[in-house]
Amino acid sequence: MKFLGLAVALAAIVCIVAGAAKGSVAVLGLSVDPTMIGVGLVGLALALATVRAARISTFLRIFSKLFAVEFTLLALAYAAGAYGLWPAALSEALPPASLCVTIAVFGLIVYGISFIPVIRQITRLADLYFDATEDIDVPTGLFGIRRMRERHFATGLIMTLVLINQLQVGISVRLSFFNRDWFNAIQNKDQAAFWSLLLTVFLFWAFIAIASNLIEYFFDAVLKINWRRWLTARYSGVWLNDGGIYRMGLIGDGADNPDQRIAEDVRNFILDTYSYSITLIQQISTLVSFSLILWAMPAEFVFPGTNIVVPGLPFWVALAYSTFGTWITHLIGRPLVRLEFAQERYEADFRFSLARLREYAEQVALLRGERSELGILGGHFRDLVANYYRIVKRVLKLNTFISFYGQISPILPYVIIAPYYFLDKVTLGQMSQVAGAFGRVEGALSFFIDRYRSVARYKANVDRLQTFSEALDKAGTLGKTPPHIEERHQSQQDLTLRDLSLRLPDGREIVRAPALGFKSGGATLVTGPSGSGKSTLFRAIAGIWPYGQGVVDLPQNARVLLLPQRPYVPSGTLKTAATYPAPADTYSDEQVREALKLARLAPLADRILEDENWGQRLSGGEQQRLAIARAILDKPDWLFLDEATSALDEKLEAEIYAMLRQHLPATSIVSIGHRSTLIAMHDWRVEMNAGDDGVFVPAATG
Ligand SMILES: Nc1ncnc2c1ncn2[C@@H]1O[C@H](COP(=O)(O)OP(=O)(O)OP(=O)(O)O)[C@@H](O)[C@H]1O
Repeated sequence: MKFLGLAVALAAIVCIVAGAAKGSVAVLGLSVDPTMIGVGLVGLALALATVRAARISTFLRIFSKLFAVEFTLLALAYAAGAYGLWPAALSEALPPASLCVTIAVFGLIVYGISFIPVIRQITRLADLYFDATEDIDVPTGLFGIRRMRERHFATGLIMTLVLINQLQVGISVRLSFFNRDWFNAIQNKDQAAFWSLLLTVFLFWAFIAIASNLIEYFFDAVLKINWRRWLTARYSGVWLNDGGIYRMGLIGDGADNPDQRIAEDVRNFILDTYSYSITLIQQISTLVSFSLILWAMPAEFVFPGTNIVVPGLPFWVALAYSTFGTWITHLIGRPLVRLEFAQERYEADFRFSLARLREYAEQVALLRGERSELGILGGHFRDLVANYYRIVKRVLKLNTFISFYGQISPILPYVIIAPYYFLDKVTLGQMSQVAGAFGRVEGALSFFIDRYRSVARYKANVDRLQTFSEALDKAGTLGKTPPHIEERHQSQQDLTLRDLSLRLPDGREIVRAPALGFKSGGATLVTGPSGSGKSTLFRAIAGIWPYGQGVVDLPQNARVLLLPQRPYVPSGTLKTAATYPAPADTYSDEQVREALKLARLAPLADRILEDENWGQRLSGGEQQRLAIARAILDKPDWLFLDEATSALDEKLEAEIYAMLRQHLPATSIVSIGHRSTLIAMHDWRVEMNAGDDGVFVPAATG
């Protein structure tokens, strides 16, 4: 950035020197060009901002760099024009001072907003992508597939889009001059100029405008979908990494509804960030460029009824008119920010109650709770509708104003300029150009009004993603930094716990195991009162419980499988469900059929290739036996059964245990269960005993 800052400073100094030498206004004995010196001074400010921009966010720095390069080139070209070095053939393309100033002001704005807390919050999220170091393959058409860093690809797209947007503003400025000349030709009844302007200037620029629109649409779509792909992959990757999905559930607050955050919030964040950055720049460019056109109108406007000349009268009128419009819009529209925010919440409540209902469909149907649920849903929807009407009422007021404002806008410039036109001080072309510029200014303003309304939604979205990002980071480190529960693989047969202390998320200790061993080659039954921490102990052994400290010594290369009370049944074929998490093709159909038969699910053995909602179709007991079939296929070294046969009758449970011990002779089994009949099926017992301090201590018993 230092080098860029230096380049900007040099270009600015060239302008100042040229302005001091080449002007026509006498100041302190020198004939200077104040506009040129002005460009130079703004450039110096930009140079400073560019150097300092090394410390701002990556996302904003892209814009900073672009504006610095643009200013340098434009200012040098502008100065070359002053020195007569600009080729006469390209005189039309000589950048005006207004363009240099606009670009410099953008650079300053980018630097300035980088200090605003909410912008920092947004750019922290955006930077995730614009700092991405992965490589991707980019199809480049003629040049084949190119491998490049994701962040370079993203930066390139952003820069291209900003350039296209600027080009589009440039085209509309150019067309506004065409408009002026064309109307002048009409006024002068100059037929040749009329046709020549239409067929050369208009056709050329209109074609470029159309092409740029199409290219913009394509790049815009590519940027948004790639950004979304990357952010979705990152969030779901961290979420589904090494127990993260479980730890996220333990964190609470910022981690709720990951589905909504990964699917909706990511998409909306990208769409809104795009429109609050690139589209906003385009609209501000339009506003500034056309305001400057109004300012530079080469006509002497005198204050009505006097001889006092008002420089840039149309500009002042547009400024006053726009300020008035924005201020009134702000006054009327302010409550909309709160209302839109509330609407988001009502929508989320409604969606959440629907999703919950789907989850508990069976329980609700069994309890005949449909009417009550309808009442609850209706209540949520009534809130949503009531707030919606409040928004409608407010928008009606706002629209009333905007409509009047919008109707007056096209007429006002004519009303202002007409007296001067009748006095022959301006041409018809100039009047038409002023009117066009007014329209542009007004169009940009309505964009701001629109953005203003959705700013609350955007902010809520950014907050949600930020808390989600933080929760993901927290879940990533939870239980990974000392003091923590450490898993070690030792050259021993038994599974032992050393100095293990398990805690709840609030820090309360619930289980303490100074030294406990689970013997290999047989079956151990863990018993104890409900809530004594048996499942938590299993989670710690499986390596997903993050609260506490101590060591779990696992035999070398031991494979551990833990079956909970409620098994997870993924969607897809029954074979997929039986082999989960291994891919279905890990085992042959015959192996899966055999495992199902052993797990006492013979009637399902012929349906393994059927695709059904098996999680809903199978009874609780069948689902538990499906999980047992998984164990038969997987043949783990250690099998932990956390009430994994609780839904079976005692006879079937005994058959399953006998089958497991017969077919998995090398597997050591550890079970949690409450039934006394289980004792006979195990070799050893571990009992959870409550200590004096209420902490449970597992200990081997007879
Ligand atoms: N994520 C959690 N947040 C807070 N408390 C938890 C959490 N998970 C478990 N607990 C608490 O830890 C204690 C032990 O729970 P755990 O499920 O390990 O007991 P258990 O002995 O397996 O019980 P049961 O025999 O009823 O299945 C309970 O009081 C439970 O409420």
